Amino acid sequence: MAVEPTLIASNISLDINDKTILRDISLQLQSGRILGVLGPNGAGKTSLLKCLSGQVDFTGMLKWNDHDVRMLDSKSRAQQIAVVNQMNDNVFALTLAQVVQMGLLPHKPLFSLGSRADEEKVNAAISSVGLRDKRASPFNELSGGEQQRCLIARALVQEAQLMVLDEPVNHLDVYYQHQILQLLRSLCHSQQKTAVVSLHDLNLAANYCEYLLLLNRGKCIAFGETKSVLNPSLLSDVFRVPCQVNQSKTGLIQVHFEPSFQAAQGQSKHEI
Ligand SMILES: Nc1ncnc2c1ncn2[C@@H]1O[C@H](COP(=O)(O)OP(=O)(O)OP(=O)(O)O)[C@@H](O)[C@H]1O
Repeated sequence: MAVEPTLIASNISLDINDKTILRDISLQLQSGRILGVLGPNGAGKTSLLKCLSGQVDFTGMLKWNDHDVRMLDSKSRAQQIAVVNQMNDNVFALTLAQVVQMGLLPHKPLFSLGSRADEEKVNAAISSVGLRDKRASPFNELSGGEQQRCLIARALVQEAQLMVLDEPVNHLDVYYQHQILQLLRSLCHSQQKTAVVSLHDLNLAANYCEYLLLLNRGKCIAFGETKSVLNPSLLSDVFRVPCQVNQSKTGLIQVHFEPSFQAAQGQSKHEI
């Protein structure tokens, strides 16, 4: 039986100061799936994620579970959509645990005290991103990667069904890149959550996302199941570096870029 999509975007366009940032982006995603948004610097990934999470106004249609995201009030939106934006200069004068606790706010009446169950949720989220020993550390004394994991823990506590994460593995070492994407994948599969993540690492995108959307200069170049989007000639064109896509015997997809200057360097070494 075909499963109805829960996230439907149709002809999303975004203009800022007479400049077109996104043009006619359409996509559909079922619950339980991860969509990876790919593209070179300035392609429009962050802008698209901001549209999909209702953070900016745009033209076109966007429905989440049959609701127009722009019609949701801020509390309902926060109950349904958790956002992890790219790190910015915002430094909170709070401890890690307090930042994570903020994820509970959309579900609480104003000024209500935290319950035992809330504390357990916060602790579980902190443990799941491997930061138990930093619980009491001030946010602004955490490393870039720890801050990123803290913000992901806050999004987990929010318990939203749609998670929109802008470069969630930026700043993370290899272990935590895999750990965070594995965690997202298991949340999507076990709790039927839907995730949209922008990624620069095509190998991570290839192996953790079921769907990909490739953007370039604000336009959708390809959208669909991961393997169909990972077309070497398409990727070579968009990223302007020759590309190969292989699959190992174990099913691991490997996207390999070989810049022409490397080939030239190899050749000159040979000549020496
Ligand atoms: N507030 C803004 N005002 C003017 N231009 C903007 C604004 N926000 C984004 N842009 C422009 O929109 C384009 C897309 O930016 P966006 O941040 O969405 O790209 P991106 O794909 O996320 O890039 P990166 O990989 O470098 O993070 C860029 O050319 C950027 O300069």
